[in-house]
Amino acid sequence: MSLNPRLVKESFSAIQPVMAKAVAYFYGRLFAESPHLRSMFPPAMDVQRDRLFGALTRIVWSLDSPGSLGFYLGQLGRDHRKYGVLAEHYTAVGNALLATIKRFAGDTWTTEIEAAWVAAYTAAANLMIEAAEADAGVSPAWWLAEVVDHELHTPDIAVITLRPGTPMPFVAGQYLNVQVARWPRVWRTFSIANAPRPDNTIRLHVRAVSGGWVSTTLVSHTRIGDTLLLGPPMGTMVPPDGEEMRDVLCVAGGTGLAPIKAIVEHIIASGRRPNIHLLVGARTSSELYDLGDLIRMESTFPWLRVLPVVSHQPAYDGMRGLLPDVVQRFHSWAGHDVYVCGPPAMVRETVRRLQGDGVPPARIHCDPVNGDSWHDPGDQSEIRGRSGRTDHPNTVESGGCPGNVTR
Ligand SMILES: NC(=O)C1=CN([C@@H]2O[C@H](COP(=O)(O)OP(=O)(O)OC[C@H]3O[C@@H](n4cnc5c(N)ncnc54)[C@H](O)[C@@H]3O)[C@@H](O)[C@H]2O)C=CC1
Repeated sequence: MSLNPRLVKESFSAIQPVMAKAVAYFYGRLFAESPHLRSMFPPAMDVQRDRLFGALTRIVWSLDSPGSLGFYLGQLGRDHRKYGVLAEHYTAVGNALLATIKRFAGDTWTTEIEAAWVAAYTAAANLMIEAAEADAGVSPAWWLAEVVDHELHTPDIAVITLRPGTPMPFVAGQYLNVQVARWPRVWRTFSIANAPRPDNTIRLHVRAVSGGWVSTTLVSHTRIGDTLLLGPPMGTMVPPDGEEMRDVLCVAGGTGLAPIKAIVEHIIASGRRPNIHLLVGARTSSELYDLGDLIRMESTFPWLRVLPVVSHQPAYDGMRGLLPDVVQRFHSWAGHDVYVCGPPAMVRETVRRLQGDGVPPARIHCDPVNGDSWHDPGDQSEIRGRSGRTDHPNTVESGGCPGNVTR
């Protein structure tokens, strides 16, 4: 059985227009054939459907890039340990997936396409299973963490400090899934907003989005002393570990500041002295929720320049505009390493402009936005973001960080 990425991609493209129906059918079929699996999923399945779609899309389009796909599947396999997923569950999922693709492909289905899907699924499942089994010997499936600080920076943005019960290794720039006691089996993704610390604490920047179960709980109903669960750290937007370090441009939109701040902390702690420009964007000046801390960092590290940018407040007495536009007002960034994080549309446009400006894709770092990344979408309103935008990562595998997504 050999991989045939072309056949898998073609058949997947053909069912993409009806993907919402296909994913609903998939779960219906999975739970009808394996009812015992239902208890592993949250009561409301809408976010779960989007996550599956996002992950599947990423896997299919990365089939030609075994290196990055293997890395992604390894992380996914380790992360699935927190659900209690076992090797035998992959068979049930594979059967339901194959039946779904076959049904929605209709007349276009052939034995060759079936063989291509079986080969691709088997390879992907094996990578996830192997990674999970290897991880089981060395790392917990999840961490219990205590809330040791909770600061409300705006009425809907909190900076929360957590202390995991046992040390949780991670790299600056990574993200993890969080579950609160109030919403069992509902996991939402947040970035770690600091570099590793000697006391093992981590910080999250959380915006409560209307209707968002986990984000609202974290911002408004969480107190010091509460406990929550953390999945393993994941993600590839991490600082380089080699000797070479160029000057750095960081572009952070809203709470997308979290992993960017971790990366800046990491660079400062590394003892290197690159010039760092940090463009930190918000809609209004009152939403520049962490500016005080950033200015403190700037005063202790003279090579850091923090540049606040406000987009929706005409009377603001500082730099105004949308981040992708503002990025272009400066000299060329072509010689820089660049880190970008924030709303998906902002990330996409910033990356596009920077590439147009001559920054090589390999030097532009952002986690590809997809169904398994970012950020507490508790329901559809949360998925669309505060302004009802429909540009949530779950729907934009075509966007995100082009440097990382392979087609
Ligand atoms: N909380 C976390 O740990 C993390 C959050 N994120 C993502 O960061 C985003 C933050 O959302 P909010 O704080 O509500 O940001 P926001 O909607 O308040 O926007 C923040 C900044 O991005 C700019 N912006 C927004 N949409 C834009 C567009 N279409 N084109 C150009 N610029 C645009 C705004 O002008 C502003 O400067 C979310 O999408 C979240 O998923 C990403 C990583 C980590």
